[in-house]
Amino acid sequence: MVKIAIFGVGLMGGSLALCFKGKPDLYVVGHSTRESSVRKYLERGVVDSATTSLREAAEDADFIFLCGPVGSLESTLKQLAEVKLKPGCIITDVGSTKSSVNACARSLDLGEAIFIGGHPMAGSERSGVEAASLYLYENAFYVLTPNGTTPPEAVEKLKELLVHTKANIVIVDPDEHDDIVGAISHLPHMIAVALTNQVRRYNDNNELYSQLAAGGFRDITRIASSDPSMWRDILVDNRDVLLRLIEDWNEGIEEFARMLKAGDLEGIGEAFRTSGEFRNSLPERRKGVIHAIYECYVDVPDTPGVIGRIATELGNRHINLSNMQIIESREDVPGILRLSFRKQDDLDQAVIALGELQYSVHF
Ligand SMILES: NC(=O)c1ccc[n+]([C@@H]2O[C@H](COP(=O)([O-])OP(=O)(O)OC[C@H]3O[C@@H](n4cnc5c(N)ncnc54)[C@H](O)[C@@H]3O)[C@@H](O)[C@H]2O)c1
Ligand SMILES: O=C(O)C(=O)C[C@]1(C(=O)O)C=C[C@@H](O)C=C1
Repeated sequence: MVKIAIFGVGLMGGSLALCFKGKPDLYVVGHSTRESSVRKYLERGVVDSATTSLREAAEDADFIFLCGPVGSLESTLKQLAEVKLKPGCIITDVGSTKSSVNACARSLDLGEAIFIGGHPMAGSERSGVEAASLYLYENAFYVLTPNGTTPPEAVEKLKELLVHTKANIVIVDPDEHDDIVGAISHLPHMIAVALTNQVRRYNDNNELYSQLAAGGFRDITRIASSDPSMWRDILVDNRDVLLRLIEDWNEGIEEFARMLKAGDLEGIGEAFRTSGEFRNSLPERRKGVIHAIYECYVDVPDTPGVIGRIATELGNRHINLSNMQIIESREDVPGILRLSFRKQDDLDQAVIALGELQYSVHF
């Protein structure tokens, strides 16, 4: 039996646990320092067993996944260095930054255990085991950051286990990872939060701001609802990269200000053209390299029960809907419903069904 210990069974750890649990020869143990969390993991059935004892979870584990906040990783690694781990045990993490955790692991004597940094490029603004999903990692990129001293067979062993996540594994240098992920994930989170707070301040004096906020504002600010303590840790850990990126961001915004002052229609148009070209070249139906979501938009009349009817019709046809969201600008006008699916096939079938039901569908 291969024993997998998961430290911190939240959104990421719980989703990993769901991918491994019940698979032949795999046994999943969850760890939390809190008794109440251990009970929750067991009640929700995401792990085979759970414990508050770090030693009990770790000592005969073949794989250890550190799935706590970035700020907890070094301390957990140090505690693991005090335990006699199984020879060949692979310790990995899912933290959103990679340089500091790699440096910490290299500075510790982990015996015959091997550390390989990891970062699945999938997630959401939700957190906790309640948000965990068997499908979170499907089709997502999953970064591993071994270094020159990591035995290649250990990387292969971890990759073999991660097959259960259905993610695409990519090997990236830790510093390069932090530069790239700083730009495509950490900076966007800061921008979303700053923008949301800017509008929140205007809204304090005039609630029309939030009432009129439609698709554009909602799309760009979804991640402003992310977990504050998780993001504090990430941003502070990647501080140097982010300070550089903020300088570049300020330059981009300054350039807009310059073009507006000069009435530079061509320059503004060119900025939208180049951004549109790049945005449209991102892998089809994926949010960046984040997670595979297949989506369509449906015009819905403002009549009672219409949303329930659409959900029921799709359910009757065994089409699996993963999410539905109403995007409306005013209460009294027809709205738009965003339907999300995990599989292309479900989306295709939904489009056919909605067409038959005379709904207008857009992408
Ligand atoms: N949420 C995302 O979109 C996302 C995506 C990729 C990677 N990550 C990374 O994954 C990790 C976990 O994020 P999540 O979204 O699953 O968060 P989460 O809040 O859902 O889960 C975190 C888990 O860690 C435990 N925990 C909290 N404080 C701890 C501590 N001091 N020591 C040990 N465990 C502790 C919590 O009890 C919980 O089980 C973070 O390092 C984050 O940077 C998150
Ligand atoms: O989709 C989201 O909500 C996320 O925030 C996921 C996201 C990101 O894309 O920024 C967040 C943090 C990660 O480390 C990786 C992925």
